[in-house]
Amino acid sequence: MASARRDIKLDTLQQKATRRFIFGMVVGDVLAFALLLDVFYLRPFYLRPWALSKWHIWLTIVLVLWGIYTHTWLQDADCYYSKMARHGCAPIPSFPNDPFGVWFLLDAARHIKSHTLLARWSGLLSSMGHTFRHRVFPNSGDIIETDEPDNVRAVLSTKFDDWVIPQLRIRAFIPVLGRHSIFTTNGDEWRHARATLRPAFVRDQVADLRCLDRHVNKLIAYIPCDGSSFDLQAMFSKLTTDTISDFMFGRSTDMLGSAPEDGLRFGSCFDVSMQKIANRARLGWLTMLFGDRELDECTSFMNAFVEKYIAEVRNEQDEKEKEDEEGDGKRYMFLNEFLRTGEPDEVIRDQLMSIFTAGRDTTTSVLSYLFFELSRRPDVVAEIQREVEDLNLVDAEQLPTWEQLRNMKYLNWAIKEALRLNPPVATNAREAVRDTVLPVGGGVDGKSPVFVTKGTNIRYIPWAIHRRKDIYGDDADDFRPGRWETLRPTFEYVPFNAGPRICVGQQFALTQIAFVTIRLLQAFKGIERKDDRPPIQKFGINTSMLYGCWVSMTPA
Ligand code: HEM
Repeated sequence: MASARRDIKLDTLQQKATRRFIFGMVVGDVLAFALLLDVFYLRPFYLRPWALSKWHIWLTIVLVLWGIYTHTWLQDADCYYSKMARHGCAPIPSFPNDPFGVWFLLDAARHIKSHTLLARWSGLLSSMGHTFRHRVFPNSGDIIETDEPDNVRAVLSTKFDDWVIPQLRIRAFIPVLGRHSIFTTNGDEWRHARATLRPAFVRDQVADLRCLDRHVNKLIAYIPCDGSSFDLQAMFSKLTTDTISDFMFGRSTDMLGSAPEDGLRFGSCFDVSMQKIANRARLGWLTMLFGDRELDECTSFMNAFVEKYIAEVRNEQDEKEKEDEEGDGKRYMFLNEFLRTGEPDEVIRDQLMSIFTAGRDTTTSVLSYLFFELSRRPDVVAEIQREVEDLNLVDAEQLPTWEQLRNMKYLNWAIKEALRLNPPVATNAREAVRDTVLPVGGGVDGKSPVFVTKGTNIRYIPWAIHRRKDIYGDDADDFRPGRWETLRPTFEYVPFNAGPRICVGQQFALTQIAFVTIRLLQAFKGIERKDDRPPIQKFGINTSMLYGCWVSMTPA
């Protein structure tokens, strides 16, 4: 790959080429107009009009259209460079020799196939100076790639109003999440969605450990005690499906128990839909031109499934209100609270689908990666087990409290480290709604600001930021929970995003991950790895472990 220095020179050359092109086009336009004059005004003086060839006329029309098009294009370029200079910005490297984004697309497709896309993009970023731009065929606009924490800060926080969720992602997600979802809205509609969802995640609800415990006990009963190997990732996926459905509807899908037929179908439809919308978001509008029957069938089944729950809970609520007014002694249930907001059923359905999407695979991903590392690191297991012992829980019936979970220093470091090396939302994107400036990435040294025109997409890559050796040290790729003793990163660590759109389920997820880890390490004294393949991360909407997490566990 070309060095950053060479790419920046390419960019400067491009400016020179633009100037030369302007000259060429001006000459071209003059010629075209001369031709026009010749055809329509001069020739009739000495030729009969019917003697003009059709070819002559068509050529003239094409030339004029070409002239108008290039004029507009060059004006845009000229305007871009003058605005860039006015803001004190410098050019950024571009993916070499790829004006239409064909090579970038092919390169990405090749690395998606070999499950090396994240490593490839991370490599490109470090070789091209941490911020570069490119195109992806057939989309016309520029995409900026970055793993600069300062740029992430601008996009997510200090210049939040300049950036929105990209239209491409919204169009890809709508078939599954609906048009009212917190993930498919911007501006006031998003603000409203967030304000409605936010109260559901206050601490008391987040810390319903009794509910969590019921599901973890089922997981423990599921784990073979005879030392045979099994895929923990598959089990964590069932666990999170059960816990998130219980949190939302007050009824679990019971994947770890006697899952009903429709619950199983919901799970498989959900998996199919997630993979399909990930591909749509990545491949762009081409995929959206064609219908997808499987996706349509899956989404209508899932909508009916969720609507059935909404109707059931609404009926129960009505009856309860007829019988008595209290209902306070009942366990918290997200849907109960949400129905009280008076939102239409369609909106409630879209938000429930969003919570399910946001909460299931992300948590599964972190738990699976954490246990993958634990199966290779008895020293880390021993350290966490020491902390669990220090809790002085009398027996398996006594649950740790929320405060105890928060205070388990080493366990929380291990979780942070798992989120650093495997952020489930490995890449994220935004679209500029007005001309704006990124603080760094321009110029030969990459320290100058970068001018960004309205409509440009930016992709920031937490996976790459979290592995930068100049931030986390030479051992950035190693799982070392102890590094968190002194680390206090801000935008160098963004597994949950940051700023006004930070993940609302962060505490819910962290509580769940910590609780499950404690319970499993109480019930089992050892975790042995049963697979020597590397932890390759498969990249859908969220990351997952390509080969699963194969382990065996020894009961305590
Ligand atoms: C370890 C687990 C999790 C990770 C790493 C994670 C990460 C993220 C990230 C990166 C975003 C920002 C998406 C964007 O703006 O493009 C986000 C948003 C969100 N997350 Fe999470 N999440 C996790 C778990 C959860 C859970 C368990 C829930 C709910 C039960 C949840 C609910 C949400 C919601 C509703 C948003 C949208 C916030 C908004 O746009 O205002 N997340 N999450």
